[in-house]
Amino acid sequence: MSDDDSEITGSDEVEVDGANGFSGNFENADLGDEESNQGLFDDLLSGEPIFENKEVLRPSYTPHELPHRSDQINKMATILVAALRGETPSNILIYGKTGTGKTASAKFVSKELESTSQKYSVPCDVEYINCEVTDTQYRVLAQLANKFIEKNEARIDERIDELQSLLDDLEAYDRAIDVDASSDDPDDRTASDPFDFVSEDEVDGDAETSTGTDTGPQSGDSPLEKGGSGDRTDSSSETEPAALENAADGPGVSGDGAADPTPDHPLASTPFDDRDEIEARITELRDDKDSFEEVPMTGWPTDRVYSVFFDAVDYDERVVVIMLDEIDKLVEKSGDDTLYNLSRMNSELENSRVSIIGISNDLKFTDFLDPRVKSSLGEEEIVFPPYDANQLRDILEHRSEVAFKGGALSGDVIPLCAAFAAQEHGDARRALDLLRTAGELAERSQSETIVEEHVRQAQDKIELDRVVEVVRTLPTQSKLVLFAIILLEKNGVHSINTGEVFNIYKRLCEEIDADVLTQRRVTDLISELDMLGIVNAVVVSKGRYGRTKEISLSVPLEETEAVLLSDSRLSDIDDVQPFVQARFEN
Ligand SMILES: Nc1ncnc2c1ncn2[C@@H]1O[C@H](COP(=O)(O)OP(=O)(O)OP(=O)(O)O)[C@@H](O)[C@H]1O
Repeated sequence: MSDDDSEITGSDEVEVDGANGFSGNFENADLGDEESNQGLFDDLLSGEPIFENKEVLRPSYTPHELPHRSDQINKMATILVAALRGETPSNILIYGKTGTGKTASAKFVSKELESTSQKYSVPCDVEYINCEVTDTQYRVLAQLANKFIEKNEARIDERIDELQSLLDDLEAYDRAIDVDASSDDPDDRTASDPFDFVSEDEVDGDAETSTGTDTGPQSGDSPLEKGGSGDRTDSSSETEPAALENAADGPGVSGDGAADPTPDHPLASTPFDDRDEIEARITELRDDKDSFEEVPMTGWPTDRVYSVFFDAVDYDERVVVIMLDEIDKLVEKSGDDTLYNLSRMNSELENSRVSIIGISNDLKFTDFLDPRVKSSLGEEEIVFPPYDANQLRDILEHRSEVAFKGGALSGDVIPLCAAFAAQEHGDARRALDLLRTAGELAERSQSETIVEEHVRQAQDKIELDRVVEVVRTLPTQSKLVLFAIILLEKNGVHSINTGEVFNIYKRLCEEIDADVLTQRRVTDLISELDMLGIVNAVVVSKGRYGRTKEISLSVPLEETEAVLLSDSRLSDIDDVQPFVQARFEN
């Protein structure tokens, strides 16, 4: 126990029995509720938590700082600044292996871009799409169309609000004139008169100055605001409002009664001449809003979706940046039509301009693109290299300052996490996962600090989770092949060959009524399992009997079997023992 702790527990004012204030508080809290609470969570709660803020270690957290990515971030900013000048930025392709900070950096830059565009009132919108989820042309266009319709509707609402308040200003202004015109007799003024504060002399004086000594009113001030301020009693004020200057004969209205807005008139710096024009514009905006039609997630012809998207983007003058994350998945699933359509849009848009940022793990995906799309999309390329162990250490140190309580990390934890993740192609996501999982394991074992052993356990756990996930998502045929290999291993068969796997596989298929693939196809599936790291298949020479594959399991048997049996189709296979006999029945 530290000196600090003994000070707390030793205090007369804190009546706690536990080793520290916390456990004491929990015990006290129990007393009042003993019957209904059996203390299931109390032990867990009483451990000193290791984390200060675990959320900052999760992938969903967007860091404010991205160490070792300033070159890439600056390059992106240099290209995208064109959008803030109202020009079309070049399209950008971002490459790099998984976990190298591509998405985090691109999102960081786009956030900055949008906030700067607001600061300088330059219309610029950034839209992010994850093509792993949204992986067809229809869905990409529909999602973009609906997002822009939403943005257009919000802007229309904003404009209608502005126009409504302009109408209000106009009404107030007109009312002020009426009141003023009818108050030639100063005794007629009422307490609510907006010009109540103006003395008789002032009005007279203003009437005199209205003949041409305009002292330069401040634009944007409405007559009512001035009336309400109550502090403008100095008749010699240099900034006397035009409304007052003209008060004697009716501001904004010349001698012959025609509209003659002074700079202070609410419509002075607007494109509108009168109330009718504003109302017509409001009606027009409402009609536009009613005409927008949200795109359903299926069912329309793609060209209709494209045209709704096109119109939605072109509704306003603006630069639009479309960020397509995992763009290779889109091309893999549905070809390059989407990219072709997006990259030729600029030649047809009248009001807006579109620029594309594509993000990919796969350096080769552009080989599958139409040459025109390839050259348009790859106008600028930015590469995100893998992090080395030192860089990962920096990244982890930055995050751990916020994530953990002081003293929760022993000195070798961050270097070890960084070293493990650096072995795996310099993946910052993996490094952060390791650190978080190590923290969780330490917390679960009620340890006060995270030590090297927790990192090693975390590494095993993450690896097992990965295997479980890969096996769970295998197609049924691959699961059957894998199950056959597991059954053979379980029954002590070593040096399993393809023929043995095929025989068991065939029986399993019959048992669950699945199609039986050819042996050649099953050999391909074994190679795929090998590439996924689930089995190890080595080709061995059998002398004059030719060559054969020797297959063994590379993942923990029991866990993998459990995952396979959690598939409802495979769980129908109840008695696995007889299948192994099939090995001997060729
Ligand atoms: N330089 C960095 N500083 C801090 N955190 C980082 C840095 N680079 C990456 N990260 C973090 O690592 C995780 C993975 O980053 P990100 O999603 O940007 O990778 P990615 O390159 O887009 O990977 P993928 O291709 O798999 O989507 C995120 O939690 C991110 O916050």
